[in-house]
Amino acid sequence: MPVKLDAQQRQELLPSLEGWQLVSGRDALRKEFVFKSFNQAWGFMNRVALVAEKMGHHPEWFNVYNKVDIVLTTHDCDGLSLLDVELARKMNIFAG
Ligand SMILES: C[C@H](O)[C@H](O)[C@H]1CNC2=NC(N)=NC(=O)C2=N1
Repeated sequence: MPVKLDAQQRQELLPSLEGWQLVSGRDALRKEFVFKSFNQAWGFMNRVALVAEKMGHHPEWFNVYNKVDIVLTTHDCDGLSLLDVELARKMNIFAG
């Protein structure tokens, strides 16, 4: 079972996640990725889907054309866990 990030982990880990912001009123992270085309956005979503399934950890996301709006949180602990940090890092790498 995943564990919620403690204060020290939040201080150390969250600032290193480029472009990810805390959501107000919810223990979650959000980032909007903007690509050059729908094809690029879809390719990114495909890659993310494969690792998310492997991790057993899935994003909340919304796609319109070249944009993918993503919220990460861990439903099993009702807040942010290391799984969200790991998935956010992978997404940043995939997006280039
Ligand atoms: C059994 C299964 O692994 C769990 O329900 C997983 C699935 N994907 C998940 N994704 C997210 N974001 N949070 C979870 O707590 C979660 N739990």
